[in-house]
Amino acid sequence: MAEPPPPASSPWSSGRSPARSRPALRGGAAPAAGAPGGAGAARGAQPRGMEPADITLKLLLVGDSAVGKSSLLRRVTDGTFEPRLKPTVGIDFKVKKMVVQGRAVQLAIWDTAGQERFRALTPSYYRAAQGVVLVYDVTRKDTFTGLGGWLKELEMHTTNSNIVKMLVGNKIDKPDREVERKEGLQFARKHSLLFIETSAKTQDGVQFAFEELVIKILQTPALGDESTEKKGVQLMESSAQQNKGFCGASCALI
Ligand SMILES: Nc1nc2c(ncn2[C@@H]2O[C@H](COP(=O)(O)OP(=O)(O)OP(=O)(O)O)[C@@H](O)[C@H]2O)c(=O)[nH]1
Repeated sequence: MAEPPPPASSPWSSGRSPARSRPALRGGAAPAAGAPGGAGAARGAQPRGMEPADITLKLLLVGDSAVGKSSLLRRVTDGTFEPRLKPTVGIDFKVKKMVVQGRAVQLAIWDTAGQERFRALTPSYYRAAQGVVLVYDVTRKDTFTGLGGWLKELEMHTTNSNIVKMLVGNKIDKPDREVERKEGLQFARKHSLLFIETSAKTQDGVQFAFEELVIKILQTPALGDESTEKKGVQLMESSAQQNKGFCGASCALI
C-alpha cells in the first residue's frame, strides 16, 4: 500500500530512508535540521483506517562506530537484523510510528555515522531533537570510555536544554562482555541518563528502550508541548504494543 501523502512542509515526508551507502550530506550542504536530505515524498492514496499522529518527535542515535546504532534503528523500525551491516555514511533516517500511552506518536529517528571522518556532518542534526540515544558496545570498553566525549558534543550542539538522553549498552547477546551492567548504570546515574541494555540481534530491550524514551519525552513539558502540533502525518501501524511490559534483566531505567 502506498505511503500516505505528507504535508508539503513536513520533514517526515516519506518515512523512507536515504540509501544507506549514499552520503546524505556533501560539501557542507546540510539540509535543515529535521529535514532528511533528499528524502522524496511518496505520494499516494490515503490508506483506510489510519489515524493522524498527535505528536512528532525527533530522536538521534549517536555513539562510536560499529556499536550497533543502525542495527538498533533497523530492529525498531523494520524488525530486522543484518549480521554484516556496512558503516553508515553521513546520516541515515527512518520513521517509526507507535502508540504510547494511548497517544499516536511518529518518531523521526536519525542515525549518525560513528566514524570520525563523518563527525563534522552531524552537529546540525542535533538541532531541535527531543531525545538522544547514546549507544556503546558492551563488548568494547573503548566505546564506553568514549561516552564522555559524546556527552560533550551533545551539550555543545543540542538546542533543547530539556532533551531526554538515554544510554544504551548494546550487544548483550555476545559472550565477550567488557563493560558490566553496573558500570553502565553508574555512568547513567552520574549523568542523569535513562539506561538500558539491549541486543539488536535478539531484540532484547530494543522496543522497550524507544518506548521509555518517548514516555519520558512526553512527561517533559517543554518537549511534549512543542512537539504536540498535529502535522498531518498519518499512521499505518501501531507497534508499541509489542513487547509491552518488557523489563527483563537488561532493563534498568533511572
Ligand atoms: N551480536 C550482535 N551484533 C550486533 C548487534 N548490533 C549490531 N551488531 C553488529 O555490529 C556491526 C556494526 O553494527 P552497526 O549497526 O552498523 O553499527 P553502527 O553503530 O551503526 O556503526 P557506524 O555506522 O559505523 O556508526 C554489524 O555487523 C552488526 O550486525 C547486537 O546487538 N549483537
